[in-house]
Amino acid sequence: MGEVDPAFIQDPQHRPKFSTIQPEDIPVIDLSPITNHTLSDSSSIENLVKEIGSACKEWGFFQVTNHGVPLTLRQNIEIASRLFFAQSLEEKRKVSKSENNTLGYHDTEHTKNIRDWKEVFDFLARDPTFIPLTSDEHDDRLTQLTNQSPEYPPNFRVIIQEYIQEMEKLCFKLLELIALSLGIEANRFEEFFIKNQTSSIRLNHYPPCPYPGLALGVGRHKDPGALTILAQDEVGGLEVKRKADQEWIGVKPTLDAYIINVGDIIQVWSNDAYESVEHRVVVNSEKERFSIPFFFYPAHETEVKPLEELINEQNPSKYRPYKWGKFITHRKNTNFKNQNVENIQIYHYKLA
Ligand SMILES: O=C(O)CCC(=O)C(=O)O
Ligand SMILES: [Fe+2]
Repeated sequence: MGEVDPAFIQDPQHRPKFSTIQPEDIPVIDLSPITNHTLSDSSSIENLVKEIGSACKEWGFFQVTNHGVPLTLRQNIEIASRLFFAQSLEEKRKVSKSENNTLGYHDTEHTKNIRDWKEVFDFLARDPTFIPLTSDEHDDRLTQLTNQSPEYPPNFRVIIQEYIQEMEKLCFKLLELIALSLGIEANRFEEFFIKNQTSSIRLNHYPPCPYPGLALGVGRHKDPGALTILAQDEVGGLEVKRKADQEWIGVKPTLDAYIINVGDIIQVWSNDAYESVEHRVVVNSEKERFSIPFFFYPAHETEVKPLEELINEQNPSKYRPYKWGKFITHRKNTNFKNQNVENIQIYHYKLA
């Protein structure tokens, strides 16, 4: 990455403040009532559902502990990620994203048209995955996406696949809890993911940055999918916009916990009962940072709209329906260059 390259410079109002805001911890939720079936009774599950409901409503972000994902799998993928990024740019570019293949290594992603101070490796949960070829709603053609596998570190593909399986299991459990907290059937969301889900995992590496007051690792954004499960290392840098006062709050690294955030799709399904929350990543001049988000995305043909059970005359639908595949194709096509126009956002589907 270059020295002071203007592509990375945030507008003054979006630069990190490194200020004195007291970090208030986002909620930490103990999932043992569902991971430890023999011990749990219905009242502990009811309490858990309530906790999840208030965390989704008040924060849109929370951490989970006792989540059932084996620590060794997380350690394996964290080590693999470090080994992969420690290679020369030339090696990493052997598995570069290209015009025809959006998976693999890249370091030029833009968020809101400003370049992010990061390099990433993207990998699909389903190989192959089908998404629309173009975002034109009249164009029915699909494109097939497939994974790239680096030669180094060895077993990269197996390590990442084992980890993805655990992420999916956790997502299904969390979606059940979220459904219950909205007062609907526990398995209400399952159908959107059983066939043709478009989920993916990303390895993020944020190198030390010589001007951390001007650039961001990832600019402010909301995640477009249903849920994100994030593993962050001990360095810290993720900030969440607190709903109560719109201040940026740092998310303290917690050993072996996962950070969960509600994405735009849950916002729409719940008809705004739960909202996706803006977040960003600040970088620092000394330490590199690694993180691994898993993005839980439904099948491309999913029509996203508020659930019928949650709308009525008093609470009419707040969104026009949209096709998930078209949305994500539009996003993918606009994330890699400065376009001087805003790319697609969920509020574009909001009914007045
Ligand atoms: O690295 C992080 O902590 C968050 C990354 C993120 O928000 C994203 O990739 O969508
Ligand atoms: Fe994100």
